Amino acid sequence: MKPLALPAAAGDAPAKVNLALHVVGQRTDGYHRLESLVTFVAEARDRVSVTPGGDDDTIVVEGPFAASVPDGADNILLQAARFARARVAAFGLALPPLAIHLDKRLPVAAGIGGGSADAAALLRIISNACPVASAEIAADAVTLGADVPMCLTGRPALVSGIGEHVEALAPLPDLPILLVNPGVAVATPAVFRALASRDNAKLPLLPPDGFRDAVALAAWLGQTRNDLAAPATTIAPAIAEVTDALRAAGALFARVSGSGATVFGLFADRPSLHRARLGLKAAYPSWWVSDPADTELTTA
Ligand SMILES: C[C@@](CO)(OP(=O)(O)O)[C@H](O)COP(=O)(O)OP(=O)(O)OC[C@H]1O[C@@H](n2ccc(N)nc2=O)[C@H](O)[C@@H]1O
Ligand SMILES: Nc1ncnc2c1ncn2[C@@H]1O[C@H](COP(=O)(O)OP(=O)(O)O)[C@@H](O)[C@H]1O
Repeated sequence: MKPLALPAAAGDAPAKVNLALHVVGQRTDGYHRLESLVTFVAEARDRVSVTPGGDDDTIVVEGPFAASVPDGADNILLQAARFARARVAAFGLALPPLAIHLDKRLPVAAGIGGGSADAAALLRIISNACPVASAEIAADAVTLGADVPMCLTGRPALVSGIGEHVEALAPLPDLPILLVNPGVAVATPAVFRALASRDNAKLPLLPPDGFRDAVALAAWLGQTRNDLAAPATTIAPAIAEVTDALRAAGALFARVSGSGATVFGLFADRPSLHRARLGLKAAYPSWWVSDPADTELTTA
């Protein structure tokens, strides 16, 4: 096999937010059919760096949430490297062993797809180096995790199936979104298991001309649900407290993302988001609050 030329590279892994999430059925293998409007918060992110070399894939994890992440074979980044190596090999190319560095800045098991975003960042780097394999990498990415295809697209999207159908949307207006996590890790499978109903109404149609601004989006979100909110809140009651605190701090709209426990607050403008951020940090010092000024990322 011909070695694949992979330059040292780094990429951001932004947080995914399920603005709305309807559970509309269940497959025979137990996975749930979803309809979700998702977006990404660029200022809340991990960073993945890759250098080719060594005898085997390795991973080093640093950053504020490093202690919550497995740094061995259970890390989704090592699984993503193996996954990509097989896809690249199908084209007669050998992906070299990778030294992976993860700057873990997103809370873990938090409903904002941190692991999936990390995997997607690595897959983007490999796809850029091996464009011929990129379509196959994207087509199979759901086997790494249901959130990986949407994170690979990395743009506002309507997601369906179990996460494998991703319809990219025209850019949403600038959305001042604050993410707040109360420091409780929530296991996604437990939340799905605790669902009372698996066959709920579909997402309403999106307005044909998109959303003019955050106010218009908040009005549309008012007609939607996160069907995982109730079971997630039973498991992590702090979700209700965070949601109330964001509303009291002036959010136009606040709702848990995915299976929680991160709650997003949608604000009318950046000044109101900043005021809320400072107020929440002062009132709840143990909560993680996303920081638009958080640009100091370590590099490998
Ligand atoms: C709920 C969502 C919404 O975007 O996000 P998170 O809260 O995890 O961020 C996703 O569907 C999660 O995606 P992800 O965390 O990648 O899921 P996976 O690793 O594939 O699956 C973890 C477990 O969740 C359940 N699961 C996941 C996705 C889905 N459509 N139906 C399911 O029932 C299954 O029990 C599965 O074993
Ligand atoms: N790179 C990674 N980042 C975060 N979690 C990871 C990673 N690799 C493996 N995991 C495991 O994946 C699980 C889900 O984490 P995460 O993707 O942050 O949450 P969620 O599915 O709620 O969006 C965690 O329990 C963690 O042990």
